[in-house]
Amino acid sequence: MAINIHEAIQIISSLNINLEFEIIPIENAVNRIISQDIYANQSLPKFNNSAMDGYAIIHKSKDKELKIIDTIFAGDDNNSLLDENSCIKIMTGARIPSNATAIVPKEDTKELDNGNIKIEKQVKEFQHIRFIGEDIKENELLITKGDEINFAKVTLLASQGITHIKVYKKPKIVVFSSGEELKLHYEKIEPHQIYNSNTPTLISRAKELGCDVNFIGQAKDSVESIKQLIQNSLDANLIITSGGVSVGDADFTKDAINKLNYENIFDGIFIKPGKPTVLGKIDNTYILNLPGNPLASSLILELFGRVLIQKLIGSNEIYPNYILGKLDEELILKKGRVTIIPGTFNGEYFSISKKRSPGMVSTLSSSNSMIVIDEKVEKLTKDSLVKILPINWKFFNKENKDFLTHE
Ligand SMILES: Nc1nc2c(c(=O)[nH]1)N[C@H]1C(S)=C(S)[C@@H](COP(=O)(O)OP(=O)(O)OC[C@H]3O[C@@H](n4cnc5c(N)ncnc54)[C@H](O)[C@@H]3O)O[C@H]1N2
Ligand code: MOO
Repeated sequence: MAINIHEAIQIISSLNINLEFEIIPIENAVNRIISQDIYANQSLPKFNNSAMDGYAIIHKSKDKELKIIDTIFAGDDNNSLLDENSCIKIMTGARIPSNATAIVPKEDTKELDNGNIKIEKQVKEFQHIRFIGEDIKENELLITKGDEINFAKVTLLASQGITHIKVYKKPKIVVFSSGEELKLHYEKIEPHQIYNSNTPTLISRAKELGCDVNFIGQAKDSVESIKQLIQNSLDANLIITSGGVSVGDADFTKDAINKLNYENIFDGIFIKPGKPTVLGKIDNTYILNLPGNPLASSLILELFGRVLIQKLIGSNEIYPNYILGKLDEELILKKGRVTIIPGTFNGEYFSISKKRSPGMVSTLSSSNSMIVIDEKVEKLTKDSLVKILPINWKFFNKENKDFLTHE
């Protein structure tokens, strides 16, 4: 029985998945999902320190002629104290004297002939002091289990002297296609045959999404061949196949999985394209059968497969998020079915892809996002606000846009 889109996301997001972890150096952890909470073992700044090269003073002495009694460099363990007539020369990052209540930048002072200094600008109490813990407080939660490690999380880890962290093991994904008409891109092709573009697509995308991916060959259109491939892949967390799931005479995937210890999770989603999408489980391996139509299979992977992959990589962010943008033209839809529409978002407008028949291969190479329209909607006018799901973008642009002026 086919289910609706909300049920599909609900079912996938509540799957109970056992994840394994490994311990790796932080240098190798970018794009991995951390499997532990990280608390600060020390405050940052670690001690009150100077934000400027200049002089540490007691604020109420700001109008006096001050004698330089010492110099403190960053890294010094200097315990000198100030009195009302003195200042201490200090460098950026150096620990300030414990009774200093302001730092005066060097350029705001004048050095007198007798070697003393006079302050020539206004001084606010506590100016240019970086206080202990104002950045990070000891014992504060810095990184949460399930967060993705990126350069900024590496900053946090390195700043705490953490060398290794626990991350979830990358999920093992196996990809194969069925369909006798399909040949791999490095194979000789006959006029009646086409290249298998889905398998390399799914392999690349699953890799981009943080999985360890294996290609295990191409099944012949026979129940036995598909069954064999699946049986050989049951050490994987997820098998992704495409094709062979609808009702054609040569669609054998369903028969093959039914011969194994197959537990159906859902069989079809009320969505266009991609209705014949099947999710099930054989032992501990999930099996996602995507439609053979290339655009349909990629869009379904983006909308539903990614929720499953986010779960398998151990992320605590599993639901699709969106960006609001305006539609650049009117959109007329068939009422009664949820529709995925690929297109391009330029930062302001979403342009619907003109080529969006489910069997096309060219669409996503010139799209960067998609919108999903509810079954009740028949028409969206130009400039309607739509919720845009990014597919893959770094969000740079060919044109140099003005990002300074705001309204
Ligand atoms: N009578 C019906 N026919 C179809 C229905 C239906 O409900 N009733 N559904 C249609 C829809 S929707 C889709 S989607 C497709 C799904 O079919 P399959 O998933 O079984 O896929 P195939 O029949 O094997 O192939 C469909 C199409 O995609 C091309 N294809 C398949 N695999 C690849 C690949 N690896 N690389 C590139 N292209 C691939 C294949 O050549 C076909 O053109 O069924 C409709 N029919
Ligand atoms: O739903 Mo099929 O996936 O239209 O092409």
